Amino acid sequence: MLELNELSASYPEQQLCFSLRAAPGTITALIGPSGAGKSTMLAMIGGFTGTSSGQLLLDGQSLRSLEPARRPITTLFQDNNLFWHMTVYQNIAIGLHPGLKLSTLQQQEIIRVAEQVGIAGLLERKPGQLSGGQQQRVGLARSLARRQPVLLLDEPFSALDPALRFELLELLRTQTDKLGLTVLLVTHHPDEAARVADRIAFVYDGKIIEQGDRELLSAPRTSALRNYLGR
Ligand SMILES: Nc1ncnc2c1ncn2[C@@H]1O[C@H](COP(=O)(O)OP(=O)(O)OP(=O)(O)O)[C@@H](O)[C@H]1O
Repeated sequence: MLELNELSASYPEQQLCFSLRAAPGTITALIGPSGAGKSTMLAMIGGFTGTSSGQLLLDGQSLRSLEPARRPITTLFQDNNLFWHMTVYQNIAIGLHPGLKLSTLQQQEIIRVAEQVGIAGLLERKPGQLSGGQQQRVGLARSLARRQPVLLLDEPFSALDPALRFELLELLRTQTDKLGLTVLLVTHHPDEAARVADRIAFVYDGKIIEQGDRELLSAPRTSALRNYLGR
């Protein structure tokens, strides 16, 4: 279980304070207006931005004092950070070892993950020879190959056509179930949240002001969420 208990950060213009529980095998969609704090929340969990108080626990263990690289967490952004001079295989491998020195087991893992995300035939290509959707598959493959229990996704598929976006979200859903991942997904598309998420958290002015299952979208309790949804 991933737990945020009043995990806080403060900036001159904005106070952020988040409380959330997310179970393994679930996708929690983070929705909310621009500037509400969704990306900063992921950065606080990943350790890329400092926190001032509160708890961040995974299965009861505190992560707050750990360096980002030591946290059992993988983050995937819209800009998927692929290296253009490397092959797809190497781009996935670098998620496992920065020097690309892999054990036989890890090499097999790359093939397995590439098969799962439908890029097994592309391993020798370079990202410049791939479509946008294929590039995002490589980013997802790298994230999955790292085999960390927590996966943070900051709008990774939002630049893609709807059909492709939903295909990758379905893939994410399958892998979340199969690997028991705890996934937090920032999205600007409530329809994405409705389609793949188990839980939805509405972030507003640095806090989660409503959370629940998908019903939240059909029965918003606050006027802020109603306004956000355009109701
Ligand atoms: N490093 C920082 N320095 C100063 N203020 C910051 C910093 N990081 C975040 N903030 C504050 O937190 C607010 C939330 O920004 P954030 O990018 O997390 O929102 P968001 O909900 O992800 O928005 P969007 O949907 O547009 O990406 C910002 O408006 C800013 O005031």
